[in-house]
Amino acid sequence: MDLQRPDSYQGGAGPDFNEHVLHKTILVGDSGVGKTSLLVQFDQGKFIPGSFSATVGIGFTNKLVTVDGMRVKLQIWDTAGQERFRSVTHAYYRDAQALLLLYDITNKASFDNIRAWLTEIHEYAQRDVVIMLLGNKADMSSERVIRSEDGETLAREYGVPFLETSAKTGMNVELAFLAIAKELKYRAGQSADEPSFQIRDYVESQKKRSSCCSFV
Ligand SMILES: Nc1nc2c(ncn2[C@@H]2O[C@H](COP(=O)(O)OP(=O)(O)OP(=O)(O)O)[C@@H](O)[C@H]2O)c(=O)[nH]1
Repeated sequence: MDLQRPDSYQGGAGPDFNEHVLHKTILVGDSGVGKTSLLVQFDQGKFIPGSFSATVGIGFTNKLVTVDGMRVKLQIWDTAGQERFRSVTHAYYRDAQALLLLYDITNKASFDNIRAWLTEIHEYAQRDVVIMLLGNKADMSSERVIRSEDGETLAREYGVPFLETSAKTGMNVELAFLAIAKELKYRAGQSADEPSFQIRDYVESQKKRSSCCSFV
């Protein structure tokens, strides 16, 4: 997807969008891990199968989400994973409040590169940026090369929440963005009713809930 004209790539924003505090979130990870697909699934609830068209540069989607009865405005930036765009995307890290870092569970190199991505993030992003690790393409179980436990272990090492997602089926896509929105809302002091919120605990509790009750 060509995202060189960010203004043309807005979705989900109603007329009251400007009344809300803006929270900038960035999607990063190797080329082909599914960043654009994840965003399209979250924004439009669909998956467009077919030939892979790498993102050029960077673009954003505005999305108004409701958490705990309050509206939170996310501006989600989709970056190009290809190395040649790296210097462009670095410039956007600084303003980000949250970062979704993706690998592809069927691609070992994309998982091995997560440490390098985290080094870059620590170099260019704000110190207190919210980071979430996502193992995408969880629907491709027959081609899986990275076990879920490996994702969990890596995430624990860096103290970040972890989810496996599928941009194809929508599995955990909303949960990932809503957890980020909840954390950003909490940090902005908009959750007076919630004295302490821990995004990792929240994600773990939601994972347990969905696995316990998926047969219901
Ligand atoms: N089965 C399956 N395929 C996926 C999933 N997510 C993405 N894909 C496919 O993987 C390919 C790459 O997806 P993109 O969303 O373009 O990847 P990207 O990370 O945005 O790539 P860059 O723009 O180059 O950084 C496409 O063919 C998608 O259809 C998923 O969850 N499941």
